Amino acid sequence: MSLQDFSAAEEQAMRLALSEARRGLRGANPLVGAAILDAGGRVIASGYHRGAGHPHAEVEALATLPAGTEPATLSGATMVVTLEPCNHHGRTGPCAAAVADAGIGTLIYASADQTQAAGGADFLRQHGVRVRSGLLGDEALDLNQRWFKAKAAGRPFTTMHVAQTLDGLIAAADGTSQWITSEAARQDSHEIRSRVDAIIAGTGTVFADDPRLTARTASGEPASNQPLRVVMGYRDVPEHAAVRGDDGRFLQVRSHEAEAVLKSLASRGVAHAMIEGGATVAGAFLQADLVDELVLYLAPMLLGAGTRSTAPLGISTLSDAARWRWDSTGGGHTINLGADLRLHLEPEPDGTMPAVRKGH
Ligand SMILES: NC(=O)C1=CN([C@@H]2O[C@H](COP(=O)(O)OP(=O)(O)OC[C@H]3O[C@@H](n4cnc5c(N)ncnc54)[C@H](OP(=O)(O)O)[C@@H]3O)[C@@H](O)[C@H]2O)C=CC1
Ligand SMILES: Nc1c(N[C@@H]2O[C@H](COP(=O)(O)O)[C@@H](O)[C@H]2O)[nH]c(=O)[nH]c1=O
Repeated sequence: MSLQDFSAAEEQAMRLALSEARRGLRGANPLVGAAILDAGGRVIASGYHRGAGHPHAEVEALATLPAGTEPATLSGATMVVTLEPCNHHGRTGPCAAAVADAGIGTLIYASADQTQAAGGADFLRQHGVRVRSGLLGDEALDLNQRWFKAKAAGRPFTTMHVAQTLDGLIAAADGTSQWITSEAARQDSHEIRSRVDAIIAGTGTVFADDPRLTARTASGEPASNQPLRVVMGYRDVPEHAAVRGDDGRFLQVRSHEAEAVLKSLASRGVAHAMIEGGATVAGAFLQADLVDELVLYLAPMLLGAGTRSTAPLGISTLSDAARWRWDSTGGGHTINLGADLRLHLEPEPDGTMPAVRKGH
């Protein structure tokens, strides 16, 4: 379907749904937003998916309907959603059923769900809901381009964390690195740690820093969700290393291949992994184009010499530069955190996005 197949009100509502989606946090789940229009084309509700484990956008939008909305209003209403409603029981129930049960008359989705959660459109049609698709489909695919790519490869979505100086260094010449970034920035890193399923560091970082790699609250207490602590490299992680912990959530992957590490994590059910570093490990993931999201903390500090944030990437000329773009989702592309800036980016699309599957 083309834009002409949709009303101006429907298009406007889908733009609202896309901006709602951008409020969410990237990770195990795609960013999704939804809005509900009454029969007159006025937006009466909207919502977005906050991230894995939270209600889906459709359910959030239904929850914001004005109290006492009549069933007759919903049968004449249209829900627009940026992704085909899911049809499976994941961490939450199927959205297709929630939409049908609510009595929504028409549903328009932007991009098709190509995962195991697909089938929502067919379910809705079977339950008497009119379904159309493709409205702003390219924008919706673009919003989750890296998530779709990770899903298609059967690997976890990855977030790379870097805490660096103005001159791009993550440790001083003598190896000291604690701390480059401020308390506020480090607390933000701990918030990411608490949301991911796994955190990956190299043996070099283990030997240099003896890190714990746990997620901790501002008061230093363990966060309620702890990632699997993954060390990548061949050298034995010492018995007394802090990263081993005593909760059994430690894994060493004896490999230098970023893809092999992610495959091994996927087989353990890891859907979102954070790449902590150091420079060698960061380089391995970047060179293999296996970083979906970059969170870069920039401290107003110069060292001049030390460890660069990434090992060489095999790029020798400017035209081969890896291109990134600012990511304004999840709070924005630039945030002040204490004395530091937090920059949020994602790789430029490589032009191999799947085409939008059109509706029937
Ligand atoms: N500021 C920040 O954000 C951070 C800073 N750091 C700093 O980074 C420094 C450590 O960086 P670095 O020395 O690069 O260590 P890394 O943590 O990247 O580990 C590198 C080691 O891991 C193994 N390894 C894993 N993957 C590969 C690969 N693809 N190619 C080659 N070797 C691989 C090798 O050891 P093996 O022989 O065992 O296989 C290698 O020596 C420390 O000073 C630390 O403080 C670290 C993390 C974050
Ligand atoms: N130096 C540096 C970071 N370094 C990272 O933090 C690890 C220590 O983790 P933990 O032992 O759990 O506190 C260390 O090994 C390295 O991976 N992180 C940051 O947010 N800012 C910083 O300035």
